[in-house]
Amino acid sequence: MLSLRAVNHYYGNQHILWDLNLDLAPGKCTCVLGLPGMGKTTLVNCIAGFQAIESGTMFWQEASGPPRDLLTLSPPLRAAMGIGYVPQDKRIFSQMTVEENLQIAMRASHEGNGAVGSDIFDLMPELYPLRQVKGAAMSDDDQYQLALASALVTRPKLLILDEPTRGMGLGFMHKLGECLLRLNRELGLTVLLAEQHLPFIRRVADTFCLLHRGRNVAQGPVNQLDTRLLAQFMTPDEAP
Ligand SMILES: Nc1ncnc2c1ncn2[C@@H]1O[C@H](COP(=O)(O)OP(=O)(O)OP(=O)(O)O)[C@@H](O)[C@H]1O
Repeated sequence: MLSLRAVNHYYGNQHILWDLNLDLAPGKCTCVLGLPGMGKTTLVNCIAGFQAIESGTMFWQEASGPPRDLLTLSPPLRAAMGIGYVPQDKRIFSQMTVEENLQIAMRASHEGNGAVGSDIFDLMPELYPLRQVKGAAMSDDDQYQLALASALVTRPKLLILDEPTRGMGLGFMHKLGECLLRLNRELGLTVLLAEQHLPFIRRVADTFCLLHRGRNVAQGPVNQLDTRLLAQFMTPDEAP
């Protein structure tokens, strides 16, 4: 569905992503993991189009069509093509209600007639009683659910989540895990997760891509994330 080859990214003269290759298979959940500062957010921002890459290629391909060069598309065009993104800072309209937020997301993506489908509330029932509540008045957990719902009402083909569990409690992680498993395994949505919470990764991801100082140092099925790799690259004091 998405193929990155030899992607390099710089902030000024600081080389952040180094010759990065990544393949996302349709219907699978892939986790980009790594310690803080290793380049996870930069990578997902490059895919969503919010950061430009210095060199490399990014191609999008659906079963029914020819490959499309993502680098020629702006962030709104990438979103319209099917890339849904929930960044770390959530980006909801805090002075608008849940329903207004969802309607704006749908209109921006030209999806439907502005009526929020019941499937969103079926997936996230806790949002239903909050339909008339403003974003600012909601808990962090509910704000995240709203940001996720705003991405889902656009009917993405690829859903990208940047560190959804950061600062969240176990109850939230459990709920989000259930929701992602349903989206991915029951509804076939392709998911790209930038994350570092290992129990969450093991629960929801099929494959991993381990970043260390902007390089992809290991990848494979999530059950190959073994103690050697974790000791080498996920232990702050021991990472080389
Ligand atoms: N806007 C920026 N300008 C300059 N350097 C940046 C900028 N954003 C990130 N960096 C640097 O790029 C590197 C990768 O950061 P990035 O946020 O992509 O890592 P991360 O793995 O997502 O970390 P975290 O888990 O803390 O979010 C870090 O060294 C960071 O300091």
